[in-house]
Amino acid sequence: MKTYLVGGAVRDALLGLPVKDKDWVVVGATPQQMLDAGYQQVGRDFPVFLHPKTHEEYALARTERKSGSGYTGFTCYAAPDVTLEQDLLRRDLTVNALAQDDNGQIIDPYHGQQDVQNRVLRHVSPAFSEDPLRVLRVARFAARYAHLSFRIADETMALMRAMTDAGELEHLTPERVWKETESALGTRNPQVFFQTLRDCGALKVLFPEIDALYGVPAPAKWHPEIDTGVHTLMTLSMAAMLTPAIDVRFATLCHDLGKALTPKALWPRHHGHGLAGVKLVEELCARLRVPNEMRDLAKLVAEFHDLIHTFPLLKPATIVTLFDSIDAWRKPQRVEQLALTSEADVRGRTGFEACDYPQGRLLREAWDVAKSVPTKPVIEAGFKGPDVREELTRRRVTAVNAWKHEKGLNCDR
Ligand SMILES: Nc1ccn([C@@H]2O[C@H](COP(=O)(O)OP(=O)(O)OP(=O)(O)O)[C@@H](O)[C@H]2O)c(=O)n1
Repeated sequence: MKTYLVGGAVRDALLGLPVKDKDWVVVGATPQQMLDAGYQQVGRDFPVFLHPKTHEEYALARTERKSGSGYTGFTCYAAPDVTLEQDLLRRDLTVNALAQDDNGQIIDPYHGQQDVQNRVLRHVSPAFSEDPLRVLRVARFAARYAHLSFRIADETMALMRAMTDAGELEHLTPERVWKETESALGTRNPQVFFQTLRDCGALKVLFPEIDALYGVPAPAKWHPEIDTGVHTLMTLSMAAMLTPAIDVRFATLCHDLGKALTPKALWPRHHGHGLAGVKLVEELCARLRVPNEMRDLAKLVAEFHDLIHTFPLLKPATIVTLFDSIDAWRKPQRVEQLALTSEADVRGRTGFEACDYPQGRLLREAWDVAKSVPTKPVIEAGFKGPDVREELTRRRVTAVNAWKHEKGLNCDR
């Protein structure tokens, strides 16, 4: 029996990146030998074991062949005669098909080291196309390593396109699509994930609401990049620079979905696109089973991002109503989330990347003012039931009004 470190741990060590999880492959062993050595079996579909002490994953070397349609139709063969090379051959990318033995020696039958060096994501063999999830995985790796100048090999991109054209992505479950998407949203350059999906045709299948934004123009004066699809990925890129928060990044991605619904005759203007987009956000989130908190933020951002751009002009009553609408009293984090998404929207435009976003600061300041209005004196003054809320609102409006005057902000609108 021989064990080798495989997959991401070898790849990331070669890239000089921190290694998170260690996966091992075991050659020449039977499940019984593993159990006798104290390993605990966890794999249902194929033999994977947890090390008794480190709890790292040890998988018996195996081959896999697709036996049916969809993600589950695999026949897996794991036996002591499966070689390391055979196990590595079934893997997705050459950079993931590297193994390392106990002496630190790298086993590299598919030239993964060369691809690490040349920053290329390349599939190992035609068996790549047996697993449609790999289209998303490659897009995710492209996003994760974009800052290291990785690119996708032309032949791999062609294969991803062919898999998409053959309808393979329709077999993916929403959970798998969302899991890859969520983890892509957490990378340094999440826009590369969606751009890659667009490049191979997968965006139209998995995120038709985002794909529909391409070819939709916005006024050149405000959007020198013009195309709403391009703008959307620019805002996502900006959001990723502003915050690591995945919910904010996702909401930013969805903020302009409504622009795809504007009748062509009204282009390049998109009056009312915010509210129109809420339904599309809902549809996308229902299809991919996006967690409720994330969905709700994305809906609010779609609805209110334009209002926040006009923040200095808002009446105090409108500002307090905004805090009511986003339920900031119970979910105060939403104020910061909205400030960030709106900033990403404004700075996610060609030529506006470095601009200031005072509206975000004013939103935060106004919130501090409104939330500082105490409830106790309202109760002590004898207000009861729904009147408490009404009086609180009145006092909050008064406080925000005073703050606006102090700031010298126009209070006429
Ligand atoms: N659809 C998949 C999933 C996984 N793998 C292989 O299984 C290894 C482990 O998969 P996983 O843990 O998902 O990814 P890592 O490459 O380890 O990357 P990460 O750092 O994201 O965990 C991969 O390197 C790859 O060799 C594959 O070929 N095809």
